[in-house]
Amino acid sequence: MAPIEDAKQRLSGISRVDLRGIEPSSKEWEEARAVVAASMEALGAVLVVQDALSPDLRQALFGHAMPELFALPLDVKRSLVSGPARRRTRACAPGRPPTAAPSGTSETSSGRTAATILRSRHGFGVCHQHAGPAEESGDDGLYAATRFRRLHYGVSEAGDGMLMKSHRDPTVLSVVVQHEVEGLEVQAQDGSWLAVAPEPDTVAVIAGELLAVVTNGRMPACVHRVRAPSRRERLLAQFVSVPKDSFTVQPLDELVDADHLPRYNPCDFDGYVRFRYAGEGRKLSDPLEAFCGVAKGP
Ligand SMILES: O=C(O)CCC(=O)C(=O)O
Ligand SMILES: [Fe+2]
Repeated sequence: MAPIEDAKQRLSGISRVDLRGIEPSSKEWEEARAVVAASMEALGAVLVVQDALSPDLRQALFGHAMPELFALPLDVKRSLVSGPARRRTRACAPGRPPTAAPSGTSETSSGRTAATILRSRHGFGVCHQHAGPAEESGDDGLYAATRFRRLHYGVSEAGDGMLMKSHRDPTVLSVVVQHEVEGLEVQAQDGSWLAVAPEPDTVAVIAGELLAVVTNGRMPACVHRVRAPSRRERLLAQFVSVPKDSFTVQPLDELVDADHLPRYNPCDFDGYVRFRYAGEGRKLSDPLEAFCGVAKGP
């Protein structure tokens, strides 16, 4: 049995892969790639141990910058937000949204973690240059921009500590950095919920709906929710990958053949976000399928 198929069958939780000190193309890299691909195919999620956020940087971010930012009056926070970032911050917040600070496109080392994971599509024998014109690409060599979001959740009033109900993200990928207080839960294939503990060196990588489009359904969008039963305030940093400049996303040629017919038509991200949050898609349980799914035969 191929290593990925084998790993997929054995997968009952979210896999954890330690990328610290691993050189691309080494034996360890190949092993990590297989684990990432198997976990992403099974759950649309993988946990990555990395050292991009040093203890000092974490303290500066979660201990100083974010508390100061969220303490600003609402009108001041609003005035800091500019055009597209503002629209997207609102549009992307599913369920009951936490307070989101202004977001912006960012080129950071954690953003590069997202790129590393995207490149794990090599696990399918797909080369990253095919994702978009190389001369237009961002730091990650893909036709995607990384947005940096900071979120603050107040104490939940719900008895079960639910902060954000079950959803899929409409984006390509997000890298979630939880600070101290638990919350993120990922749905397993049997419908049970797997809690992702906040650990200093570990980030959760979550597939969004556009990754399902790009991989022609091979990597499903992760179903996740946010629940903090300990009822403490929660801070979170998130690096979100979205198509750059309204780039239209479609299944990669290498993942479409006679055995894997195209499952999605080309999908324009801005149009999809409008459909999903302000249009017909609001009422649907699977808006992606309605927006760009290839109709199954009669
Ligand atoms: O709070 C988290 O851990 C995840 C947030 C989330 O799922 C989202 O913003 O879409
Ligand atoms: Fe989400």
